[in-house]
Amino acid sequence: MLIEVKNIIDKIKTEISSLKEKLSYEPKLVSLVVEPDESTKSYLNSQKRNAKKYGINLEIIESSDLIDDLRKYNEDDSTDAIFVARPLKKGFTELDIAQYINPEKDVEGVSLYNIGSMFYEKELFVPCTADAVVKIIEDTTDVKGKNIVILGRSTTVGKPAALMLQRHGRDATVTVTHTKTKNLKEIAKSADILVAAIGKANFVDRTFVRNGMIVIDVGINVVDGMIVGDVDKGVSEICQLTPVPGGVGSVTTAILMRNVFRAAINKKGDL
Ligand SMILES: NC(=O)C1=CN([C@@H]2O[C@H](COP(=O)(O)OP(=O)(O)OC[C@H]3O[C@@H](n4cnc5c(N)ncnc54)[C@H](OP(=O)(O)O)[C@@H]3O)[C@@H](O)[C@H]2O)C=CC1
Ligand SMILES: Nc1nc(=O)c2c([nH]1)NC[C@@H]1CN(c3ccc(C(=O)N[C@@H](CCC(=O)O)C(=O)O)cc3)C=[N+]21
Repeated sequence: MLIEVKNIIDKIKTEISSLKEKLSYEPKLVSLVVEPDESTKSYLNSQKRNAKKYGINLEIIESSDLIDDLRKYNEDDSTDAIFVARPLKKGFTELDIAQYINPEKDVEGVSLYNIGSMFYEKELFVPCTADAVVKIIEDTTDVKGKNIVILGRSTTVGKPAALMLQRHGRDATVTVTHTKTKNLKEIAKSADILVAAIGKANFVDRTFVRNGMIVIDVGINVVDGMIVGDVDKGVSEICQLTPVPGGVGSVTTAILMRNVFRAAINKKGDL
């Protein structure tokens, strides 16, 4: 069966409407793009559609000098929020972004300040996809004490999701796996909840799961022009599975939009 994310998105929409009432202008989001791959283009499509829907002034900029652009938009008072799309060009690392981006405009929660706050269980801005994964799991089941296996340890998804799920008050037991993990299928099968964030189309099939598991498919892979997840759709015959598209991706974008309003209001000191 497929996990419905509509009520999560409706909750975020309601939050955005109340935030909007505190703003007298369209907040501005600058999305810096370096080396867009298909999944990045899919995200930018989603950002364009949602920015129009929610009333955000979105500027997508091909960045030739990322650090220069970060400095420029950090200081530009008309810019409320900054997003830097991955993948990055050779020579730039995620640590560069973490160090240079203004934490108050860092609506993806990737800055040293926001990541550090999350580490100490104070979630200001957190990576939107990890936030989406947590929200979907919390909406689907009680997290406390559950065994959660995460496939992938990226800074955007795997690592922050693991930290957030084991936070006091959520209290999951989290196993993070990667390319060097041995017996991956056995570990995956031992989970109550499996999060797939590896970037390999249909990689997770029924040999990775047991009846009744909750499977969160973060994957956004473009195969023959179609968006497919990291999890084979056949898994939904025996598990609860988030759809791709229409699952984690759509919640991620809604959260990013909400964070833009939060950043603009923070700037005014109203939050
Ligand atoms: N829906 C959404 O909102 C979002 C979707 N995505 C999608 O999620 C997927 C993952 O993205 P992202 O986290 O940025 O990816 P990265 O490429 O940054 O990380 C992939 C992770 O998966 C691990 N991995 C790769 N292959 C295997 C394997 N065979 N077995 C176990 N682990 C493996 C890697 O391990 P190692 O560290 O050892 O290399 C790495 O940790 C992509 O499809 C991306 O498009 C990303 C962001 C948001
Ligand atoms: N710094 C950074 N953070 C990211 O979170 C990030 C990134 N870089 N680079 C690219 C990947 C990919 N990604 C997607 C998120 C949502 C959709 C999304 O909303 N997809 C819609 C369909 C969108 C469409 O119609 O094309 C859906 O799944 O329903 C897609 C892709 C975020 N990424």
